[in-house]
Amino acid sequence: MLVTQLQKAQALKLPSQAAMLYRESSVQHFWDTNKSTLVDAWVEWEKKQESSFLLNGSLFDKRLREAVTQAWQDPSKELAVQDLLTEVAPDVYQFQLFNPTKLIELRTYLENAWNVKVPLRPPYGIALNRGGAMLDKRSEGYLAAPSFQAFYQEILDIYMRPISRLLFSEIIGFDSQTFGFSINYKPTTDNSLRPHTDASAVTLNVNLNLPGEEFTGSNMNFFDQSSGQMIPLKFTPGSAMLHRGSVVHSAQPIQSGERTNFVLWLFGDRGQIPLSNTERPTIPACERWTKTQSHTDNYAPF
Ligand SMILES: O=C(O)CCC(=O)C(=O)O
Ligand SMILES: [Fe+2]
Repeated sequence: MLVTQLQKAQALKLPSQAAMLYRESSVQHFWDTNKSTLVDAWVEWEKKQESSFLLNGSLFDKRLREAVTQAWQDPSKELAVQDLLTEVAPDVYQFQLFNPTKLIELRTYLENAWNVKVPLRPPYGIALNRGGAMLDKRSEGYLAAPSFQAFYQEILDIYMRPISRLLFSEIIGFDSQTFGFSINYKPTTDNSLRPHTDASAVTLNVNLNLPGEEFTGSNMNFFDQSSGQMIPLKFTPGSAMLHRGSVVHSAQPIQSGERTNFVLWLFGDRGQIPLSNTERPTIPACERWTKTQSHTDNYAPF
């Protein structure tokens, strides 16, 4: 009987959580050996999906989408984008990235992807082996479904990079490469994250909770160097926090409910990030709203 790549992928036995957490060599071997089967399986899976779960531009907040579209056409209009971003802690900005009422489409898509039982690699390496999946094609066991990949790339290339350049111009030259993963906190599993910095030039953290999908606890804390205090911030559905990777941050324990987020990084070739004391240069708007020329390398931080 002919076995499809999807069936083959579904029959694979994922290495144990412990083996993944301790990065046993068998784990690397698992992802290396099955790489093309997994990519083929995701293509096959997506072909079978209902077209109603198409991921497209309508997922983005309407005001942001319009302002960003305008800025791509005419960079001198980028102030309309800036007006939608609020500095909530030093070098930390909050804004509405996704339309909360449309998030159900993305979540349903992701739910279907989890349920199909094609192995996905969880994001080990920061602290815990948290629920979630690698999203970037440079990562083993990533969510390789083509329409998801196009959507993921749109978030990074159309929204995240120019907005990051608008707020933190010193990252230009350190923003050619991408990285991403999803995370999920529950009181009973992974529920918090100790203070750390990210190995990124800039990090976009976006909440995917649906309206009414409440949680308590799980504030993000960002360190304010001038006061020496942590500033607590709460995610609402579809809201994003964009911060320099160098800002110390943590996630407080979740008390009830669940929190699901995408965490996306930009950094330079081979993982380079700006020196911590780099000045923020003034640059013309047209240098932000431009496609990067650089090729993608395969460097993945974890
Ligand atoms: O959303 C969060 O809890 C923050 C996650 C985070 O900082 C990280 O994964 O590096
Ligand atoms: Fe982080």
